[in-house]
Amino acid sequence: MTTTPLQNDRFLRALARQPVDRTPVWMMRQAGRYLPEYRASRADAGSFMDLCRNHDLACEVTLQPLERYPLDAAILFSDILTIPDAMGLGLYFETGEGPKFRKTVRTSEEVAALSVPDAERDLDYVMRAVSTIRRELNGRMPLIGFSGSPWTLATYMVEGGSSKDFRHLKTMLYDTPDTMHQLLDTLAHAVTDYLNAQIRAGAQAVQIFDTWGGALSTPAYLEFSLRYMEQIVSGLIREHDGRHVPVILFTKNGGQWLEHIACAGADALGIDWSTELSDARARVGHKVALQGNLDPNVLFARPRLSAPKWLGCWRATVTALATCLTWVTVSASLPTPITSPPLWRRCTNSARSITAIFQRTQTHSTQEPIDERFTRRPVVYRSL
Ligand SMILES: Cc1c2[nH]c(c1CCC(=O)O)Cc1[nH]c(c(CCC(=O)O)c1C)Cc1[nH]c(c(CCC(=O)O)c1C)Cc1[nH]c(c(C)c1CCC(=O)O)C2
Repeated sequence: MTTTPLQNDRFLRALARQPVDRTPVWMMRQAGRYLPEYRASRADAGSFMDLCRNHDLACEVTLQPLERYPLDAAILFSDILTIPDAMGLGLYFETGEGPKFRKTVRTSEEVAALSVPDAERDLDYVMRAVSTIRRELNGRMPLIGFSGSPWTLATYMVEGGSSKDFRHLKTMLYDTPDTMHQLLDTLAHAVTDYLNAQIRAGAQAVQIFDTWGGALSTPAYLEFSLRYMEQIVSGLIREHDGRHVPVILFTKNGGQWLEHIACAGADALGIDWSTELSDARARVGHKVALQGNLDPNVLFARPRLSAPKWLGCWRATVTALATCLTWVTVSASLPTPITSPPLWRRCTNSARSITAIFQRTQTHSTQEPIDERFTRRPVVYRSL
């Protein structure tokens, strides 16, 4: 891959804890069902997985939010469950019910029968999407690649889909910990190979989503989740195309373990809204960059209600020497599917809130140069 100079490197600078002119922004699920153009592409593809498997359409939907919002990074359009799918478990999505697998993995025989997919061959559609997106971005901003953590992938593989109490998984953990370790070790190898293939294909930063690590006790988190993320981080390519490739670890509801997570070798930690940025900074020192902390539901509030919360984040960010990256998880808050007028209105309100947040932030951070992208009202809001 030839290196095109980056026109916007705020995100990578923040991850390297270098000064930035303003806090970079990207959103989890920045491409998704809240966008009418996403729903049109998904309809063209046929299903969510068909959309992921078509590299041109996956590229198209990755770029869609960048046309609407002043974002500082693109995130690969794919899913964390592509690895278990490539292991032969048969991923499918049932409307309104989330992901499901045709086969589950619950016994030591089933765990032993799993093999690590060849990322370049079995997940070639992901790598093709990464290189297509990089080509189309043409240096506009960096591209984030991602994977689920071994623990989080295991929750879906053992339970066969989403779960409230992780009964089968936790039974395996307490009853046959060796089988659990064998499964997690296989997954850690698979995730390492998968992320390295994404980096070789052009991902400029990678994030590991440990969505369900927070469901564990402290000793179990350290033994069954963090340990395997650490193993992955130590096996990742950290230098590619003449640039450092930063790694971000995010354990949802993992605020109590930040000191431990900060020692896992990653460049940055994602935190959710239950942890204050200033507390997080005080606890991890300057070992890592921080991103996140905004409750996605703030986007449903009227702009003047949203602004103070955002400003709180902003002040903490500035105090933290502009080394924090704002990552807004909108996924959980997006209504599905968006068809009825009230839902449309909520969506429009979210969009307005985003604009207002940006404008207020700009107004109140007087040292910052005014960025005209934040003061202009994007055309898209008028058409919504
Ligand atoms: C747990 C998890 C999954 N997927 C993911 C996680 C970890 C993050 C988190 O904590 O939420 C990560 C993910 N999923 C998706 C992305 C794409 C990149 C982006 O953020 O824009 C990313 C980074 C697309 C997607 N992944 C999914 C969609 C919705 C598909 C559709 O209906 O069009 C998208 C855009 C499907 C998915 N995939 C998954 C679930 C639970 C669901 C169903 C959720 C729902 O129905 O809203 C598994």
